[in-house]
Amino acid sequence: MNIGIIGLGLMGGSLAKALKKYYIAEKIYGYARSEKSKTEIEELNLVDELVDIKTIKEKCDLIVLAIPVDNIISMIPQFLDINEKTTIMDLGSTKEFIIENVPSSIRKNFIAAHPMTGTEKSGPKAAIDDLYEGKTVVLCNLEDNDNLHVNRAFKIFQEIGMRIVVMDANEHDVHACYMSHLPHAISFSLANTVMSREDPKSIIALAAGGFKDMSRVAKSSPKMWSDIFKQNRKNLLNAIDQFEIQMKEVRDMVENEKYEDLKKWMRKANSLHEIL
Ligand SMILES: NC(=O)c1ccc[n+]([C@@H]2O[C@H](COP(=O)([O-])OP(=O)(O)OC[C@H]3O[C@@H](n4cnc5c(N)ncnc54)[C@H](O)[C@@H]3O)[C@@H](O)[C@H]2O)c1
Ligand SMILES: O=C(O)C(=O)C[C@]1(C(=O)O)C=C[C@H](O)C=C1
Repeated sequence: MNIGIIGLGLMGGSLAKALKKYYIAEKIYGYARSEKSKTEIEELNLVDELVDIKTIKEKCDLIVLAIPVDNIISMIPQFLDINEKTTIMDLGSTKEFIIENVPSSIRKNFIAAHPMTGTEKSGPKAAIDDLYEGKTVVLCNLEDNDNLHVNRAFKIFQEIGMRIVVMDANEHDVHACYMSHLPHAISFSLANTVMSREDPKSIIALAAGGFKDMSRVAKSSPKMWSDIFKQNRKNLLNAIDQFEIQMKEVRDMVENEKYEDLKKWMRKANSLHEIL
C-alpha cells in the first residue's frame, strides 16, 4: 500500500516513522508547503519522496491529513476527485466541525481520527517513532464510511500498536475538551499569570516539578491550539465556566479559612488518580 502524508510535523512525521519501523507501506509519499519543512523532512529522511498533491492523489491508497484543524477544512476541496478506493483520513484534535465540512461525495472515504497522544513540540524535528505505540486513537462516525476504508484504518492503527475507540463526533468533542483542550487553556493561563507577576530570575530559581508539569503544554503551537479552541469554542466556553466555579470555590475556602472543607475538596480531587 502507498501512503501519502500531508503535513510532516509532530503527528505526520511520527506516523511516517512508525510506518517505516513496522514496514507497513510500500512507499511513503509526503507533501510539505514550506521550503524550510521540505529541507528538514529530507534531512530527517521522514518519507521516501516529497511530491505535489496531484501525485499523492494519483499514487496513494491512503492519504493522511496531519495539519492544523482549520487547514484540514480548507484542504478538503482539493480531494473531491479521489478514487472511491482511496482512503482519506484526518488526525485533527476536533472532529464535529471537520466531519460537517466533508462533502457527501467523499464522506464514505473520509475517516475522522484523533490519536490521543502527542507532545508540546511541533514541526518535523519533533517526530518520534514510538509516539503512537500503546496509545488510543478515537475514530468517529464510522457508520458513514465504507468498510474498505474502516478496515484499512483499523489495520494500520493496530499495526502501529494503537488501541481503537469508536465514538460519536459530538461526544468526542465534549470529552476531548475536558481531557485536552481545557487543560491546555489552563496551562497557557498559568504561564501568562506567572510571567505577569514574576521576573525570569525567580522563575528559574523556584520553578520545580509542580510548575514544570503544569506549564509543559504552554509551550505548544499557537496556530494549532487557536484553531482547536475556535473549532471547539462552545464546549470550551462551558468547560472554562465549570473550571471557574472550582477556582471560585477554592478562593472562597481560603478567604474564609474553611480548611476542613478545603481538605475534603482536595481528597475528592485525589481520587481522580484511582481511575487514571
Ligand atoms: N500535537 C499534538 O499533541 C496532537 C495530538 C493529536 C492530534 N493533533 C492534531 O494533529 C494535527 C497536526 O498537529 P502537529 O502536532 O503534527 O502539528 P505540527 O505543527 O507539528 O505539524 C503540522 C505541519 O503541517 C504543516 N502544514 C500546515 N498546513 C499545511 C498545508 N496546507 N499543507 C502542507 N503542510 C501544512 C506545518 O508546516 C507543520 O509542519 C493537528 O490537526 C492537531 O490538532 C495534534
Ligand atoms: O502530551 C501532550 O503534550 C499533548 O498535548 C497531547 C494531547 C493532549 O493530551 O492534550 C494534545 C492534543 C491532542 O489532540 C491529543 C493529545
